[in-house]
Amino acid sequence: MKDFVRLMVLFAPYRKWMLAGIALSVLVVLANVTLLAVSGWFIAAMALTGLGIQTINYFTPAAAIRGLAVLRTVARYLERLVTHEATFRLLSELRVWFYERLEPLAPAGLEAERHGDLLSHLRADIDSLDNLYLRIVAPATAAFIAGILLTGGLAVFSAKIAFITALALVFTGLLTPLLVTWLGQTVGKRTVALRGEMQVQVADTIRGLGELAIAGAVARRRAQIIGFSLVLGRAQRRTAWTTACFEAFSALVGQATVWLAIVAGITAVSAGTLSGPELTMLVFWVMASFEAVSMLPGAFYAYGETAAAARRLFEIADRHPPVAQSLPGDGNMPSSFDIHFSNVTMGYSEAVPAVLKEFSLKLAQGHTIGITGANGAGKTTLLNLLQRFREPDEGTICIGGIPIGEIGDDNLRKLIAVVAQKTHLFNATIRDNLLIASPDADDTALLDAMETAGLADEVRGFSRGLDTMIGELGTRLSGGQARRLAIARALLRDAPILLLDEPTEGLDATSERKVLAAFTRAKADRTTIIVSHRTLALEYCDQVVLLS
Ligand SMILES: Nc1ncnc2c1ncn2[C@@H]1O[C@H](COP(=O)(O)OP(=O)(O)OP(=O)(O)O)[C@@H](O)[C@H]1O
Repeated sequence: MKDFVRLMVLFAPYRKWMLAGIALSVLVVLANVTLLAVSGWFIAAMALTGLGIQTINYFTPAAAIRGLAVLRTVARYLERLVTHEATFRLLSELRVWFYERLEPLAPAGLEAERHGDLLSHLRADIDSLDNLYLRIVAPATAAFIAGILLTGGLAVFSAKIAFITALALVFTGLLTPLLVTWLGQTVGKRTVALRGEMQVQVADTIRGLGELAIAGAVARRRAQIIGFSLVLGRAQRRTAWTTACFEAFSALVGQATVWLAIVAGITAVSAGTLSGPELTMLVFWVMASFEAVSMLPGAFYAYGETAAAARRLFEIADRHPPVAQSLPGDGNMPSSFDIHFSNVTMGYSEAVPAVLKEFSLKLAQGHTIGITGANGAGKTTLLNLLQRFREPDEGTICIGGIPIGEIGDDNLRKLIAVVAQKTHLFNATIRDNLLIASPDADDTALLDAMETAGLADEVRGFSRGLDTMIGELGTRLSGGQARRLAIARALLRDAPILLLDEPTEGLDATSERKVLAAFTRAKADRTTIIVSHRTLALEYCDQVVLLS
C-alpha cells in the first residue's frame, strides 16, 4: 500500500484526468442500469396496457430509452478516451521520473544491474503500472460510488431487494477480490520476477550470440530460455485460471441474486406494495447492477503484479547515488588545470583491501603523464575517481586547487575528455557518434578530428561516408576503427584535461604513433593522463608513474 500511495502522489498532477475517468465510468454504469430498468418497466407496462388493465403515457419512457441508449454509448466512448489518456499521461510521467532517478546512479550505482533488467524496469514494470489506475483505482472507485447509488435507488422501491443486492455486490465486488488479491500476490511477484529474468536472458543471448555459437552453447542456451518461458507460461496460466474461476463464481452469485430478487419481488407484488411493471424494472436493475463490480475480481488480481512491479521500481529509484550530485550551474570553475591527488584511499568494498592507499600525485598543467602498472593495480580506478564516478574513502582530488566535489558536475564534464578502456559506441551513424562530443561541429571539424585520429581516409572510402551506420556497439567497424572513432570523439571535445585509458589498444604501430603525436601536439596547455601498458605510448609522456 505504501508504494501505491507513493504512486498516487506522483500521479497527483493528473488527478483531474483521473477523476474525470472515474466520473464517466460511474455515468456509464448508471446509464446502462437505468436503460435496462426503464426498458423492463416499459415492456411490462405496455403489456398491461395491451391487456387493457391500465393506460400509460408511452412518449416519455420511449424518449428516455432512446436518450439513455445514446448517453450510454457516448459516455462509454468518452470514458475509454479519458481513462486511456490519463493512463498514458501517468506512464510517461513515471518513465521520466524513473529515468531521472536512474541517471544519477550511473555508472557506479548501476554496475551490479544487468542491462536486460534495467530495460525490463523501464518497459515492462512501468507498463505493468498502467493497471494501477486503469484496472484498479478507476474501477474500484467507480464501483464503490455506483454501488451505493444503485442500492440506494433500489431501497426506494424495496428494502429487501436492496439488502440482497448490496450483500451480493459486497461479496462479488469486495470479498472475492480481496481473496483473489491475497492469492494473486505470490504468483504476481513470481510472474514479474520471471518476466524480468526472461528479458535479461534474451537480451544477453542476443548480444552474445556469436560467442555462444563459437562455444557450441546455442542449443543449451535456447533450452534454458524455453525452460524459463514454460515456467512463466505456467505462472500466467495459474493467474488466468484463478481469475476465470472467480469470475465464473461471481457470475453465479449474480444470477442467484436475480432469482432471490424475483422471489422477494413476487411477495411484494402479492402484498400490493409493488406493481408488476416495477417488479420487472427491479429485476433488470439488479441484473445490470453487477456490471458495476464486474471488473473488480480481474482488476484486483492485477494488484499482485502491479505491487511487485512498483516495488522493483522503487527499490532502484530509492538507491542513494554513490556520489552526491551537484545542482546544475552549482560550483566553481577552476582557472588552471593542474591535478592534485592527495592521500587518496579508495576500496570497492570493506571485504577486500583498498585498491589505492594514500595515493598522492601532482600533475602540472600542460604535462602528459603516463600511468602504468600491473593489471588490477588501480589505473582505471584513478581515472574514475578523477571523473567523480566514485568518491574516495579518504583524501582529496583537486583541479586547479579546487576539490572536484566543489567544481560541480556540469563544469567537471566540460573540463574532461575521455577515451575510456571500454568506450560505448552507439548504434547510429559515424556522424551521430561524433556529434555526442560536440553537437555543433560541422563536417569539416568532424573530418579534421578523424584525420588526426587516422580514420578520415577510411571513412571517405565508405559508400555512405559520415552517414555510415556502425551497428550495435560499433560491430560494423574493425576493432582499430572503433578505437580511432572513440579517439576522434575525445579530440572533438577540446577539453583542457584529457584522460586516455589504453587509447592505442588494437592499433597498428603506424596508427599508434600518429594518434599519440596528435594527442600531445593538439593542445600545448592540455593536461593529459595516458594509462597504458605499451612502451610506445609511454614514450610520449613527460613523466611516467608506475602503480603497484
Ligand atoms: N566496479 C568494481 N567493483 C569492484 N571491484 C572493482 C570494480 N572495478 C575494479 N575493481 C577492482 O579494483 C581493482 C583495480 O581495478 P582497475 O580497473 O582500476 O585496474 P587497472 O589497473 O585499470 O587494470 P587493467 O590494467 O587490467 O585495466 C581490481 O582488482 C578490480 O577487480
